[in-house]
Amino acid sequence: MTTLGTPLSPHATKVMLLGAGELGKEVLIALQRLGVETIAVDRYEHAPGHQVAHHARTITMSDPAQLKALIEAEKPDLVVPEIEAIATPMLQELEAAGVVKVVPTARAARLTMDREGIRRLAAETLALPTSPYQFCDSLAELQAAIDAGIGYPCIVKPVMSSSGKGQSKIEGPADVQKAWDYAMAGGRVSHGRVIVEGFIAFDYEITLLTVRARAADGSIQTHFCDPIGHVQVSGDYVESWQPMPMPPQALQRSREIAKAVTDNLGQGLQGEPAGLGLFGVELFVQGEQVWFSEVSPRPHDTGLVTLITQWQSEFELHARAILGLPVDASLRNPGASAVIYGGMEAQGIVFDGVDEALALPGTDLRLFGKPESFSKRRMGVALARGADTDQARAVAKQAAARVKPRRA
Ligand SMILES: Nc1ncnc2c1ncn2[C@@H]1O[C@H](COP(=O)(O)OP(=O)(O)OP(=O)(O)O)[C@@H](O)[C@H]1O
Ligand SMILES: NCC(=O)N[C@@H]1O[C@H](COP(=O)([O-])[O-])[C@@H](O)[C@H]1O
Ligand SMILES: [Mg+2]
Repeated sequence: MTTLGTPLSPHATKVMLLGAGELGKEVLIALQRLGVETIAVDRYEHAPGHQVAHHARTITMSDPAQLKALIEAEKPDLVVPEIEAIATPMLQELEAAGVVKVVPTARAARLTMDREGIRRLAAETLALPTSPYQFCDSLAELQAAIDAGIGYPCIVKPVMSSSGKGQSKIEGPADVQKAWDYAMAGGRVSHGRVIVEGFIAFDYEITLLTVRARAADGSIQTHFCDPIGHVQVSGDYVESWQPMPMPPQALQRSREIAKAVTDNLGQGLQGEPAGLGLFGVELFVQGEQVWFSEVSPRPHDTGLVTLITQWQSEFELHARAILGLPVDASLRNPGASAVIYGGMEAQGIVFDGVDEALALPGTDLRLFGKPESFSKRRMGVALARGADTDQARAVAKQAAARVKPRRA
C-alpha cells in the first residue's frame, strides 16, 4: 500500500530530484499534484525545477561530500537522479547503508552515468545487438581502434556527456584529431575517455518509453508506451513524434531489448526485482533489425511529446511509478514536439510570438525558464496534437518557429 503525506508537515512524503532541468521540472510538477514535498537540486541557481519545487538547493552534484551532506540533511524518502553527472558511487553507498532509496536504483544510476557501464552491460553481459565500439584514452588509441576494425564512418563521444555534447561523426582520417579535441572539450565532467562507435545506417530511430510499476498484487509489471520517432542534429534531439509506425517484428524485438535492459537495471541489491520508474530506451531500426543504443533510467527529452499525446505523460508515469502507484501508458492521440533553442548567448532573454504560436490549433508550449541562453541551449519546446503525426510534426515545427527568442 502506498501512503502519501502532507507536504511541509512532519509526515510529508519527500522526494529529491538531482538535476532540475526541463525534464525534472515536469516530474516535480507531477509530484506536487500528488501532494509530495519536493526538493530540487541543480548545479546553478534558478534552474527550471528550482522554480516549482518546495525547496531549491544548489550544489556540485558530482562532489560526493556535498551530495552526502545534502541527502543527510534533507532526509528525502526518494532520491531521483535527473542527469548523469552525479556522484553515483556515493548514492550506492548511501543506498547500501539504508540511508536513502534511489530511483530506479543506485546501481542503475551508476551504470548509465557513463557510456562504458551501460554499453558493456548491454553488449557483453546481456548480448544485445549494439554498434561495434571501443573505449579510448588518447588520440593514438582512437586511431588504433578505428584502424583495427571500427572503420569509417564512426562516431566519437565523451564517455560522460549527453544531448550530443562533444559528439562528432568521423568520415575519414582527416577528421580524427578534430573529433578527439571536440570530445575533450564537450564532456559534462572532465574525463579523458571516449567511446568510438561504428556508424549504424538506420532507417529511423526510436525511444521506447518503458515503465516498471507496481501492480495490484504487489509484483512489478513492465508497460510500454507507443514508440516515439525522432530526429537528432549533432547528437541532440530537435523533433519527436508519437506513435512511430513500425513493422510488428521490429516492435516486438524493440520491446524484448527494452525488457532485457530494464529488468537488469531494475535489480535490487540482492538481485531481486526492485527498481521502479520510467526508462527511455533508445533503439536504431533498419527493416526488422534493431540495435540498442543507450538508455536513460528517467524521462527522456524526446518523450516531451507525451505531454500532448498520452493520458499520462512520461513525467506523470515516472512520478506515479516511483511512488508505487498504478500507471496507464496508453496513447491519447498522435502528436509531435519541436525544440526551441536559445539561438544566442545572453541572460534573461524574452520570447516574442508566443501568442502567434499558440494560435495554431492543437498546440501547446513549454518555456523552461532557464536563466541563461546559449546558442544551442534548449529553452523551450512546442507541442502539437494532430490527426496523424505528419500533420502534427508540421504544426509543431511551425509553432516552434513562431516563438522568437531575443535579448531583453
Ligand atoms: N553508432 C551510431 N550510429 C549512427 N548514429 C548514431 C550512433 N551513435 C549516435 N548516433 C546518433 O547520435 C544521436 C545521439 O547519440 P547518443 O544518444 O549516444 O548521445 P547522447 O549525447 O547521449 O544524447 P542524449 O543525451 O540526447 O540521449 C543518436 O540518437 C543518433 O541519432
Ligand atoms: N538529453 C538529456 C536531457 O535533455 N536532459 C535535460 O536537460 C537538462 C540540462 O539542460 P542544460 O544543459 O540546458 O542545463 C537536464 O537537467 C535535463 O532536464
Ligand atoms: Mg541519446
